[in-house]
Amino acid sequence: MKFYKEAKAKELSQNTRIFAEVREIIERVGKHGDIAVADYNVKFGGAPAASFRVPQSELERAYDEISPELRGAIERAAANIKKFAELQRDSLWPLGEVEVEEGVFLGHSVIPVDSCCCYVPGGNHPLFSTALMLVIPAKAAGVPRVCAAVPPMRGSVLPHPATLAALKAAGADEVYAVGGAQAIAAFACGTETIAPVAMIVGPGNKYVTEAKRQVYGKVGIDFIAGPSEVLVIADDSASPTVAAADILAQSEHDCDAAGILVTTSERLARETEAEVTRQLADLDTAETAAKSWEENGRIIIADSLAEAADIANEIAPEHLEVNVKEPFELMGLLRNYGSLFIGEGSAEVFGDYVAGTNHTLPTMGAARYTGGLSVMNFLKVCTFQHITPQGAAKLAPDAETMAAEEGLTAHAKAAAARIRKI
Ligand SMILES: NC(=O)c1ccc[n+]([C@@H]2O[C@H](COP(=O)([O-])OP(=O)(O)OC[C@H]3O[C@@H](n4cnc5c(N)ncnc54)[C@H](O)[C@@H]3O)[C@@H](O)[C@H]2O)c1
Ligand SMILES: N[C@H](CO)Cc1c[nH]c[nH+]1
Ligand SMILES: [Zn+2]
Repeated sequence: MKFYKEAKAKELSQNTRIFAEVREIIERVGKHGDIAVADYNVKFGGAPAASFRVPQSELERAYDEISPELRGAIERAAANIKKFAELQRDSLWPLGEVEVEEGVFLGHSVIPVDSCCCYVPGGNHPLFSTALMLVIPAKAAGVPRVCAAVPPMRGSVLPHPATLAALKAAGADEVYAVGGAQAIAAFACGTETIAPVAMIVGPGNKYVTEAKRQVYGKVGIDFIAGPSEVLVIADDSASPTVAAADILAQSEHDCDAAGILVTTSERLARETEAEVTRQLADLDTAETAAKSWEENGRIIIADSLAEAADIANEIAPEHLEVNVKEPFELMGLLRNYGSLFIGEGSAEVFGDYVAGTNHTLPTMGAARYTGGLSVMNFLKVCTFQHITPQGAAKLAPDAETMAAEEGLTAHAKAAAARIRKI
C-alpha cells in the first residue's frame, strides 16, 4: 500500500478548543435556559424570536407552499424510509415468557423511549432529507413525543420551509427553531419552553457532535454522526468520473468532511485526482468541497482488493462504496462501515435521499462499533423474569454461595428469604 494523496495533519489544539467552547455553551444553557438559547440563536445568525416553538400552522403552510415536484419527492422518499423502518421494526420481536429451568421464566419486552429530539442540520444547507431520516423511524418505533430541533435560517426566526414541510410529512409532534450545541443542551437539560427528552439523535457539524458526546449519560444519544465521509474502493474497471463525483458529493457538505479513494489501479488514482480538479471548476459549492478535499481527501493505492478491504475496515468510513467488477466477492471481507453501496450503480446519494436506508450514519471511526440509525435506536429491549417457589428453591442456594464469595451478605440473605426464615 502507498499514499498517492495524503490528508493534512490535524492540530490537536482544535479539538481542545471545540471541547471547551461546547462545554461553555452547555453550562450556560443549563444555567440560564431560554435566555441563553436565544442569545446563541442570534449569535449564529437567527433573528431575535419571542418563542422558538414553531407552530403547527407554519409546518402546514410550508408543506402547502413548496413546489408539487418537491412535495412529491419528499413523500416518495418518506414512503421508502417508512417501509424499511417498519420492516426492520417487525424483524425485532418481543420474546414471550420462556422457561429456562423449572419455575424460572424469562423474557424481554421491546419498549420505545418516552421522548426524543431529532436534530436536523441547517447551518450550511437545509438538510430537510434528514428530517425524514430521523422522525420517520422514531414514529415507526412508537415514540410518544417526537421533537425536532432545527437552526433558524440566517436573519429569520424560522427554519427553511423545505425542512418544515419534511417535518410535517414525517409527523413530528413538536418543532423548535434552535440549532447547534445550544439545541443539544436545551433538549438534554430542559429550558422554560423545551421539556427535556430521553434521547437525542441526528447528525451535525463538529459542535453539534461534540455537544451530543458531552451530554451523553444525561440523555441517550444514537452515536457520533459528524461531518460526512465516503470511502470508495475501486479497481481498474471503475469510472474516475463517478469516483470523483461521489467524493465531491460528500466533500461539499463541510470543510471537515472527508472523501477517500482506495484503489488497486495507479491509473485510476491519477485520473480520479484530475477529475476532482475538473469537476471542482464547475461546482457552486467548490469553496467548501475544495477545502475538504485539500485537507482531508486521500488517495491510497492498495496492492490487492483484499488489502483495500483491510484499509476500509481500519478507517471504518461512514459510507463505503465498492466500485469494482465483482463487488459481491468483496462483501465478505468488509466489516466496518455505516452503510455499504454495492457496485458502481449504487450511488451514495441515492442513500442520502430516496433509497430508504437511513443516511444518519456513524463517522470518525464509530462504525467500528455501531451501524447507522434505525428504528432499533428508539427501542429498548428490556428483560423481565418471573420465578415461582419451585424456581426460587433451585436458584437460592447458588445465589447464596455466589453472594457469600463476593462478601455481599445482604444479597445472600435476600436470596435465602425466598426459601426460609432469615
Ligand atoms: N454523519 C451523518 O449521518 C450526517 C448526515 C447529514 C449531515 N451530516 C453532517 O452534518 C453537518 C451539518 O453541518 P452544518 O454546519 O451545515 O449544520 P449544523 O446544523 O450541524 O450546525 C449549525 C450550527 O452550528 C453552530 N455553530 C456554527 N459555528 C459555530 C462556532 N464557531 N461555535 C459554536 N457553534 C457553532 C451554530 O449554532 C449553527 O446554527 C455537516 O458536517 C454534514 O457533513 C452528517
Ligand atoms: N450525506 C449526508 C450524510 O453524511 C446526508 C445528506 C443529507 N443531504 C444530503 N446528504
Ligand atoms: Zn450527502
